[in-house]
Amino acid sequence: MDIRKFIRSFGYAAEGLITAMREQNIRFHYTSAAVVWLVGFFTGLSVMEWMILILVMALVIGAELFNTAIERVVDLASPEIHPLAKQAKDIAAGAVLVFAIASVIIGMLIFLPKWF
Ligand SMILES: Nc1ncnc2c1ncn2[C@@H]1O[C@H](COP(=O)(O)OP(=O)(O)OP(=O)(O)O)[C@@H](O)[C@H]1O
Repeated sequence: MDIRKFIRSFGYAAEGLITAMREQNIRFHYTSAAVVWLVGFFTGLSVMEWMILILVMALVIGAELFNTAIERVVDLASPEIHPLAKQAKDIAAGAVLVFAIASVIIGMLIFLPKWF
């Protein structure tokens, strides 16, 4: 196994995360995740609840990163307006929405009984 190549690919992945930070939606998800961490810290959560929250946040951010990657590829492949380009972008955005809605519901199920 080529360790240097392996470490280099981590660098490329980090570069991707930094590049994606230019997207307003990604910044929104990063900020939301930070807020949830803070609220979770002050609310007091069990290990299982933390595990669920971390998984949910990673899924939403991961989905948004895939969405951003798909947007880039579509822009590259179809800089002109095309119905398939629209479908690809809107479906990818829809996938993020599904994860985001699920994450809000899971967050409410975890936090609301502790607050009220
Ligand atoms: N090449 C294209 N052909 C057809 N529709 C497109 C194309 N690019 C974007 N759209 C559509 O235009 C609408 C608005 O897109 P939006 O403002 O989010 O821009 P974007 O290119 O998708 O994203 P971003 O601004 O983050 O690059 C969406 O429904 C999107 O699918």
